[in-house]
Amino acid sequence: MSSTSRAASSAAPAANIKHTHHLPQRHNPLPSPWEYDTSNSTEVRKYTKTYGLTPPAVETFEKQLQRCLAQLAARKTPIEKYQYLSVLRNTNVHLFYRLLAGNVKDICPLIYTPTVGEACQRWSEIYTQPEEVKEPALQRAWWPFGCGEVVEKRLTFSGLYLSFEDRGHLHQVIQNWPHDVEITVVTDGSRILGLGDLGVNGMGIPVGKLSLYTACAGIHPMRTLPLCLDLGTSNKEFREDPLYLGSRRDKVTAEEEKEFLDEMMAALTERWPSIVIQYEDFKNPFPSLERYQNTYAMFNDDIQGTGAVILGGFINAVKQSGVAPKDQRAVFLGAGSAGVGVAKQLTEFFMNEGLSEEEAKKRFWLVDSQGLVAHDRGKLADHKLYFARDDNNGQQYKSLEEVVEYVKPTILMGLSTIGGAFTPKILQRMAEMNERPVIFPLSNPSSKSECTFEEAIKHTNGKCLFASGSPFPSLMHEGKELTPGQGNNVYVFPGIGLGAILSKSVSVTQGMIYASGAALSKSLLPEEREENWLYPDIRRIRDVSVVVTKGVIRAAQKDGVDRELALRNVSDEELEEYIRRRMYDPFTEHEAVEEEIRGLAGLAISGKPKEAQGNGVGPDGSGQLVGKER
Ligand SMILES: NC(=O)c1ccc[n+]([C@@H]2O[C@H](COP(=O)([O-])OP(=O)(O)OC[C@H]3O[C@@H](n4cnc5c(N)ncnc54)[C@H](O)[C@@H]3O)[C@@H](O)[C@H]2O)c1
Ligand SMILES: O=C(O)C[C@H](O)C(=O)O
Ligand SMILES: [Mg+2]
Repeated sequence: MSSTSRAASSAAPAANIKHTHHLPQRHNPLPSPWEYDTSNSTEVRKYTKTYGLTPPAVETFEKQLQRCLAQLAARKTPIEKYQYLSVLRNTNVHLFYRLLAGNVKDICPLIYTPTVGEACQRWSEIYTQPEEVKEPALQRAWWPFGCGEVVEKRLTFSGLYLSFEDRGHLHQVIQNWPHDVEITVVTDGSRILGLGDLGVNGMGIPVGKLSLYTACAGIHPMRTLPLCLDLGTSNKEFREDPLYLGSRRDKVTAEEEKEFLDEMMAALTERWPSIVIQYEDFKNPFPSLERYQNTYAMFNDDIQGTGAVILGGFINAVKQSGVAPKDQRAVFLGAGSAGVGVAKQLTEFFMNEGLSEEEAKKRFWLVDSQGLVAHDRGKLADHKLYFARDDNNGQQYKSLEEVVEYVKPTILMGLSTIGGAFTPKILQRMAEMNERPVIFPLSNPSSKSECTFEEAIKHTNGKCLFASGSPFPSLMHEGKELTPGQGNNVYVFPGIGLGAILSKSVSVTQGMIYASGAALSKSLLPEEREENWLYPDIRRIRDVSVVVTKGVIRAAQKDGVDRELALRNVSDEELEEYIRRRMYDPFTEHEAVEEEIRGLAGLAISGKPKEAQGNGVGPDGSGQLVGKER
């Protein structure tokens, strides 16, 4: 059945709902291990029989965060900090997200790119065990969940593994996951960042991305499923590593992978019919995107999320460069899933700006490991055909330098996994040829970035409009502080996922993807625009995600794939308010649980310390992040 007919079959006359409190409310999932939290009141500790199991002091959130920050600072290397944060997330999830809320700029690089790259490379070495809540929680019978049901399974795991050997039984393995799921991020580990095939060590990526779903878009942590497929690995070193935790077979064939994914998609949606499925870091993701995108609520982050996030920054860069779309000339180093995804998205933008499809696509010159992608070069992979040039007059351009001389680009994008590929000479040429060259070295992690922010500024004499995939620090140039943009899909995938969940979309359409990038481009504050920023401050990511989510929901409605029909008739302001109210908030969530227990215990309501709430999410649950500085 097509996605449109699935949507239509659930259609009913849309209610004209004026008040957001009439809208469907979240079925609050089980709060995870808050019960050993040092901010719990003495009465609640006594009632839940955890009294004496934590130190006597009843702490404010602020005190807890002080300790966490000190412990984090005491860890010397990024990987030690990553490990500390993993343990914290798995033992006190609300505290972890409270910490992240007020420190997103500093902590993101530790749980996501670049540190997650090293964590994946060393996953077999640093792995400890499935993280679990302490045993007594399993026996307690007081916990009412949903309609009075007692929850027995209280374990939290880092993620679910599905192995090739499990084919034919994926449904049963999936049944082992102890929670209801709204969204999953799935990888086969075959292209982890720019680090190659890391097999099951790639689990760090779904874990990291889903942490950001929670931190940035407020999807409840217990409703997320990190999923890693063990389909073998082409990484010989790993296969021979005695500590490697996956199967030692070579990567399965494309046909075997297709059959496996067919079974997995069916099994996931059978258990959780509304699940949103994000594909991540597959070596060759094009066939599965084409195969599933109209049938399931799925998208590929590396093709589509990257396309959208670069669209968002690019719209702002084009305005600042002063060069009309028809005169833009974009050279892309890298013609893989990300390169082609971004070029396709920008083509759509150029078409919206008045160019024909043919004119728009001719603005791009893609370069891969063999040189300029041209029809007369020899056989090309299917995904490269669309952008292959036919105007190179038989000449083959092998190096990036040659292509730059030939094309005289206004834009240089890097999605090649080749660290340092934008050499000083190339950067200097870009500055000689352009008033404001657009330089986007987007490969991750930092070691694979085609150039650093410092190099780009130095060799273009501060003229470039810059965004990188991994974060770089600000720097001083001619007495002015310059802040690099981070063109990373973290600005959009949380909003794409939340938008699909809240609208109950049957599929994730191209319109929804485009809308996420377009909404992102509009999310900058006037002060950020004045500073010529291309992306908003990452510390405002929750606000940005609300804007992106709203754009995605509206696009789902326009495309007729939404099933939450009540949302069609609310105003934009009401929709924003609704999105915020549906977002998990680690401050109020914790308090709501305590209030519920107090209610059960017949205790007077409240008494929780509130003063620390300004550290992160607003006391009104607005999701407003409070940063120390802009
Ligand atoms: N910033 C972001 O949000 C973001 C999103 C997705 C991917 N990425 C990064 O982009 C990079 C590429 O990802 P992908 O999914 O497209 O990978 P991919 O493996 O599909 O593509 C890599 C491309 O680079 C080309 N390449 C390899 N060596 C080259 C060389 N020496 N010269 C020129 N081209 C060369 C390959 O031919 C291929 O076309 C990764 O580092 C990834 O981390 C960044
Ligand atoms: O993971 C990231 O930081 C972005 C992107 O999905 C990538 O594969 O590099
Ligand atoms: Mg990725």
